[in-house]
Amino acid sequence: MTYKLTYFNFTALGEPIRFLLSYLDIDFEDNRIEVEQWPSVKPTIPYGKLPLLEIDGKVLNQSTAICRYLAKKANLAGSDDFESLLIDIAVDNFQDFRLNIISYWYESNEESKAAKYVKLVDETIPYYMERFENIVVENNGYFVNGKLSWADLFFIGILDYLKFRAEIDLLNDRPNLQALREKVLAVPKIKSWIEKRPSTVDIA
Ligand SMILES: N[C@@H](CCC(=O)N[C@@H](CS)C(=O)NCC(=O)O)C(=O)O
Repeated sequence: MTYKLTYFNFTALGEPIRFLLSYLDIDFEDNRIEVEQWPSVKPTIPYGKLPLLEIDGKVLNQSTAICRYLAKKANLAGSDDFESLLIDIAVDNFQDFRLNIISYWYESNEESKAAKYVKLVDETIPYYMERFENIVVENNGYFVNGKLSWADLFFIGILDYLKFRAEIDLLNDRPNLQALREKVLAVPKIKSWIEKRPSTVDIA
């Protein structure tokens, strides 16, 4: 089977997919679109947004659904329906958190952007990060049921980009999330991906 991932030259929503493909030891084409190319590419793709994964030429969008599909192949999607539900909930919470940060970043009115940043740093980030830290404490060092799942790979995959956009260290004073990050980055297939992935502005 052939796998082609198309995303921007960032980690962000592309990285959880790259982590999962690497974890599965799947050889994939890592197609990176530069910002200048984007206006001409956007009208050619199904819903005008990236990432896209092409499997044997079949064009697939929506990063969460793609990750869930790959996670099932990797046995990282929960051992029963309830565990899968807990993983899905964790990932949707990460997506809500991401959207808060993105909403600040894409605000075009400078005054509103400054106000959004204050709220983001003083309220939203502590609100979410405290909860994420506590969930990892309650679940013995992982997001769900004390074992590695795609929720862990998803969170650590998007973390650098969120930190880059929020311009603060999200893991400061979050020792359990820091430990989770170390564990995920030490997974051999993830480690070798990190060693060979291209350097981009969000991880430089
Ligand atoms: N729900 C979609 C969201 C995709 C999304 O928002 N992609 C952004 C980049 S992270 C994008 O393509 N933005 C460019 C645009 O909308 O023109 C997913 O999870 O894949």
